[in-house]
Formats: sequence, structure tokens, C-alpha cells
Amino acid sequence: MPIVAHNNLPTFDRLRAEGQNILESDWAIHQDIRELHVGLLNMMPDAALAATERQFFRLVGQSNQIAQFYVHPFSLPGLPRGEKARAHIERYYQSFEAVRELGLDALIITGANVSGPDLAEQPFWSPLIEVVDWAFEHVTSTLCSCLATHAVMQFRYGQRRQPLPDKRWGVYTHRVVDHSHPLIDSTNTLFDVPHSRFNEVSREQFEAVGAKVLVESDEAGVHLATSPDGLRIVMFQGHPEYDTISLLKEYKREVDRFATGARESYPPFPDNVFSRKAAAVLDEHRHLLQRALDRGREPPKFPEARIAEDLDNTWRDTAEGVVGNWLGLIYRVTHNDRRVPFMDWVDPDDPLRMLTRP
Ligand SMILES: CC(C)(COP(=O)(O)OP(=O)(O)OC[C@H]1O[C@@H](n2cnc3c(N)ncnc32)[C@H](O)[C@@H]1OP(=O)(O)O)[C@@H](O)C(=O)NCCC(=O)NCCSC(=O)CCC(=O)O
Ligand SMILES: N[C@@H](CCO)C(=O)O
Repeated sequence: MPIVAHNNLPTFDRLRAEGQNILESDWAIHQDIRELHVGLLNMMPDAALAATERQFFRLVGQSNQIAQFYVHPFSLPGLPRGEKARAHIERYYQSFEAVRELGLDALIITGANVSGPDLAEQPFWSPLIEVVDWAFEHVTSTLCSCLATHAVMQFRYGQRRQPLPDKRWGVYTHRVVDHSHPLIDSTNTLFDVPHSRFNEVSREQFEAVGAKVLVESDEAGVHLATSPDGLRIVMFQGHPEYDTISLLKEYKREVDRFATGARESYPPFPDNVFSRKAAAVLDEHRHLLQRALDRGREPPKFPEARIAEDLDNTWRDTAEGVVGNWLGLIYRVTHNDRRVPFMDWVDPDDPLRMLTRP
């Protein structure tokens, strides 16, 4: 939440000049204080469905301890679902139609697991476009994660993601590229973000369509970019919402796939995740697993608990900071009627310029 400039202390001028979020006192008095409504379009596969819910609820909830947030999860027809996940969605999720009817201030779209190279062939393609197109006109800002970013870059901006030679998988150091943007002007300038993807949209592709690249990694590429207007679509390629154990879970899944013959090669370690001690335990497991397979014996149990207790999380506080900035910016420009994306004097094509009242 912004600080109110309730007198003429020179510090306010200095902070304003830095681009800090300062609320003028006459605006503060008239601000329409209310709760914020955040949609969560959860496209993650069944095994990660509830974990992903928790991750984004946590990020939104912990980003600000004062404002009230209502998070509205919904999903899309066309995503393959087992019985349990389908029942969970039917019981606890809203339909897109119901969400659209009541309106949202913000929308988060998760990543998804897809098979096949062409996103446009996926069964969720048309429903996803419908949601994003509606949101672009009616929701103040949409935050896209990973595959959702790739989909938006393809259908809104005509830039197709490219397959990577090897899966980009691990935790990587990133730098803030544009310090002046209010989404990241108060974060650390150097911070970590997990990535887990086979595909990539490059910096050149973002820049070719006028998107603003805000956070990038030498090793992992672009993490954070926005639509050319600076706010209406916020695109993550990484997974700052991931739990400390998420990449370990994915590694364990790959080891299990090797054990059952579903993958040929033993999986590499995700980058920068395991300590030397953890790597030694996992190498030992690989050795025992290979020996069991060679002798036709039951594979040993994956040493998950031993590894989990040794993992560090080096990305969460920055993730919360960015999400807090995002929700704060949305609050400043959103209309009191939650079905209307912007207050009357905000220019949808340049909403950040209107942070100071005309
Ligand atoms: C790795 C697995 C399979 C792990 O699930 P499992 O059911 O096997 O887990 P498990 O070991 O049996 O443990 C079950 C417990 O762990 C929790 N759990 C499950 N997955 C978790 C996760 N990722 N992070 C944190 N907790 C997790 C469950 O809620 C459950 O908790 P309780 O017992 O407490 O209930 C899953 O998380 C998964 O499918 N993740 C992959 C997600 C994915 O596809 N990402 C793609 C996005 S990337 C993208 O968008 C693609 C871009 C591109 O293609 O380039
Ligand atoms: N954007 C509104 C808050 C949401 O109703 C205001 O600043 O008054």
C-alpha cells in the first residue's frame, strides 16, 4: 500500500522523484477503499493442482497483510483431468462464466503441462484465448506464468516460443533490467527465480512486439516482462511461486520415470538446487537404483525427506515483493466497480502514467 504525503516533508519529493508509490493526501481522503478480487485460472496438471493453488494463494496473501484479498479459482474445459481433480474443481471452483459476471481486479493464469510442440493444437487453446481476451478488456491486469506467457506471446503478439536444446531447470540468478518500473523498483536488484521449461520466448521476441523486459538472467533468459502499456499483461517465464520442494518433486518424478522405463536417460540434477551433501545422497540413490534394476529387484525408496530438509529457498521474499507491487498498482488504478478495469481518468494504454492524478 502507498504512503500518504500528508504534509510537505522534503522526503516525499525525493521519494516521488525516485518513482516511489506516494499517495497525495487529497486523493487518499477520497480513495474508494475496498477489497480486491483476484482470479486464479489453474491449468496445472492434477498432481500439482492443489499445490499450485496453495502457492498462488500464499503469494497473494503474504504480499500484503493489510488489504483484503478474495481469490477466485477456476479452470478450463479441455484440460485432461482424473476423477479426484474433476470433483475438486466441481466442488470448489467457480465457472469462468460466474467469474466474468461478477468481474475481477486481477487475474493470475498458471502454467500447464502440454504434450506436443504446437500450443494451438492444445484442447484448452480456444477457451484460454477467450479468457485472456476478456481479461484484457475487463480486468486491470493479468499475470501469466510460464506456459500462459508463451500462449499469450503466440496468440496476442504472434511470437512463437522456441524449443530449448535442454530443459531449463533449476534456480537461477536474475538482474533487474529496468529499475524505473514500479513493479520492481523496490526489489533487490539481484535475486533468484526457479525455472522449469522446455521452451523459451527470447528477449528479442519480447522487444520485437514492444513488451518491456524488466528482469532477466544470463543463464535462464527473460523472467519478467510486461505488455507495451506496462501493466495490463505481466508475463513470468519462471516460477517464483514454486515451493522450496517443487523442483525436488519434479526431480523425483523424473527418477521414478527412469525406474519404470518411461524415460531412457537418468535425469540430470536441476541447476543450483542441491547442496554437495544432497547431491552425494542422490548419487548414492542412483547407484542403488541402477543395481536394483540390473538385478530385477524392487527399486529403493527415493530419499525425499533427507533431501527436503537440506533445501534452501532464495526466491520467495522477492516473489512476494513483486506480487505486492503488482496488486498495489492495480489497486491504485482499478475502478471501484470491479467489473470496470480502470478509474475514469486512467488511460488504459498508459495506466502507470495516471498514478498521479491529472
Ligand atoms: C512433480 C509432481 C508430479 C509431484 O506430484 P506427486 O503427486 O507425485 O507428489 P508426491 O511426491 O506424491 O507428494 C504429494 C504431496 O506433495 C504435494 N505436491 C505435489 N506437487 C507439488 C509441487 N510441485 N510443489 C509442492 N508440493 C507439491 C501434493 O499436494 C501432496 O501434498 P499433500 O500430501 O500434503 O496433500 C507434480 O508436482 C507435477 O506434476 N508437477 C509438474 C508441474 C508441471 O507440469 N509444471 C509445468 C509448468 S511449466 C510450463 O508451464 C511449461 C512450459 C514449457 O513447456 O516450456
Ligand atoms: N482505485 C480506487 C481504489 C479501488 O476502489 C481508488 O484509488 O480510489
